[in-house]
Amino acid sequence: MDDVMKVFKEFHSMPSKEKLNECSNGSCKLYTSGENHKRDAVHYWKDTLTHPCPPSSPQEYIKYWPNKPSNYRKVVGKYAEEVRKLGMKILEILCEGLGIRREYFLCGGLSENPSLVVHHYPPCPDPTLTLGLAKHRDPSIITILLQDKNVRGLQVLKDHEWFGVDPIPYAFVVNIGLLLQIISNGRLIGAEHRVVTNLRNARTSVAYFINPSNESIIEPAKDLFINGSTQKTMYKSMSYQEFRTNFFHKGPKIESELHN
Ligand SMILES: O=C(O)CCC(=O)C(=O)O
Ligand SMILES: [Fe+2]
Repeated sequence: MDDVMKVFKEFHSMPSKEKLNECSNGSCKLYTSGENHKRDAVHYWKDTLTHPCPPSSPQEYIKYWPNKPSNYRKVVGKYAEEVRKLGMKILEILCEGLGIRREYFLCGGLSENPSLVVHHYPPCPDPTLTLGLAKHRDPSIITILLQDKNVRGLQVLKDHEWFGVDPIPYAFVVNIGLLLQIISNGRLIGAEHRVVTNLRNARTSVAYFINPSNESIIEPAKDLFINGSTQKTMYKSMSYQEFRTNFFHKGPKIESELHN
């Protein structure tokens, strides 16, 4: 965990030109504020590096990842492998709790398209004027988040109040994503969260999003409705591609369109 955090901090401390150079192949993205910077009316105090890390063909993708710092691919490759194992274990346990097949997320491409999202929030001269990241639920199945050990920033909304999620060294924060909210038919609800900035310290966080392949169908799991259940399906069925395109254009506003 320390090694991967060090590599990402080193990456984000390189000059912008050099960082961009490492991300010039289309598979790897580097952006300021959000992915849709040009169109977004509000901008946030962060830079983000993101790239896919599909478990079935890592070698095919690793060659598109940054090659600087020189140990990036080795350290991040190992991290992605380990965090994937943890994520799949957590999903198995959640399935058991929901009463659906343990291997549900191994089917239909539901966990085939994970990505790493590495945020860098520089110190902000006036934290009252901007956020690092606005209120949202993650557009993933689950997210496994590694926080900077020494810098606060993440907050979660509970009963209309924001609470700090202070970092616990060597612990992850696990978020239920909107896709799991749909698949569980609303039995699991994603927590709304945001990131605030601070005056003094840069903060780095590493989110591993477990995401489906584009063709995967996202809908309440059929297993929930067997055995004479009278429960109604609360969410529409759609492809992940459709969900993603919608989320890209509308952000958290799409939540109201997900219901039946
Ligand atoms: O920086 C953080 O702690 C949170 C990042 C986050 O919420 C996200 O990437 O969706
Ligand atoms: Fe998030």
